[in-house]
Amino acid sequence: MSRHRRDDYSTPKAPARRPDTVARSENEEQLADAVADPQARAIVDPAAIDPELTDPEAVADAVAPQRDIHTAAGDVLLEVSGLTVDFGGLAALDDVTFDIRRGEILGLIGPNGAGKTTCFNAITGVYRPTRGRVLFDGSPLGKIKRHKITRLGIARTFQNVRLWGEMTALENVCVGTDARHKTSVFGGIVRTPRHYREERDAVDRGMALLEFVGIGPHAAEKAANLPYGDQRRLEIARALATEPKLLCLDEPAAGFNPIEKTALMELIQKIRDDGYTVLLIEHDMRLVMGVTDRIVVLEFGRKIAEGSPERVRNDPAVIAAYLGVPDDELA
Ligand SMILES: Nc1ncnc2c1ncn2[C@@H]1O[C@H](COP(=O)(O)OP(=O)(O)OP(=O)(O)O)[C@@H](O)[C@H]1O
Repeated sequence: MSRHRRDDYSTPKAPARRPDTVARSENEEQLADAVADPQARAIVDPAAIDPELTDPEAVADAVAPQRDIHTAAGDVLLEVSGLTVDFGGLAALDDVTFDIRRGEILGLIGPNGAGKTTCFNAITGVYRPTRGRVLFDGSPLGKIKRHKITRLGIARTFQNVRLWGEMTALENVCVGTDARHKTSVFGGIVRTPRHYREERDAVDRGMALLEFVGIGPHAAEKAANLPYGDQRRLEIARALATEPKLLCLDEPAAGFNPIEKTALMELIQKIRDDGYTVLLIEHDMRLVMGVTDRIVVLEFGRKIAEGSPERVRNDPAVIAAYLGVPDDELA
């Protein structure tokens, strides 16, 4: 079975047709009014902003038009080798080696304190590794600053939701698109045509992304007023707005009920099916086993197993590491 909905990776798709200029400016006015109204509640109709947003294919195209989807799935995208992170005398991560291939969902699991978040932080530039190397798309990440890592194509969400609560959902996502803007600081100050164009495109893409993650009708609501599950979806939309080649999700199902978890599994699969590569830290074993292609298991900072969900589930070292963990979490 193909991992990707599209099988024509060598042929770029034609850009989605735009509505005419008059309709577009009316739509933009409607959106501006909606976004400016702090009392607004679910009043944005995505189809009114852009009729193409009713078409899932068009939404998928609009979500990341710059994304490089022409490389065959299966090549190594991220290579972690001998990664070690010491905190004083403690090796939070000890000589860990694994890779992530394009188009796959890789799970990173392990008991509390195993080093999962430290690994994320070392990959995304929050921590400098003590030893070892991270190669992303052929480039070493060792001394690269965080915002440059985002520009290279790695985006992440956090264990605890981090949104701008006073900003609307759409504004939160538009901030994510800034990572891809080319306008200089000068261009932003004097508001060059390119600056206006990028702002307009950011709104279009922001709306498409909110639709993509399933919260389009809440575009004009303040992030802080969204239900928790929608806030988590919004975080994912904001990360996708940076057009990442690799999306790192840190415990995205934390605090979710079973129905929300199932919906999240579907969203993660949809993200992968659209051509993204996903690194997933998650404690919920049903979710991890149900959604990942491969799993890397850490314990006390070391890698103790790696393989398909089936293989990892039956690995004696993994079973031993999880001894004492309730059976339903390992189901
Ligand atoms: N900034 C830090 N300073 C000192 N020790 C740290 C720091 N960050 C993590 N640690 C320690 O490193 C070890 C690994 O922590 P980490 O948060 O990476 O584990 P984890 O697998 O993500 O755990 P959890 O599932 O509980 O989130 C733990 O012993 C933790 O206390």
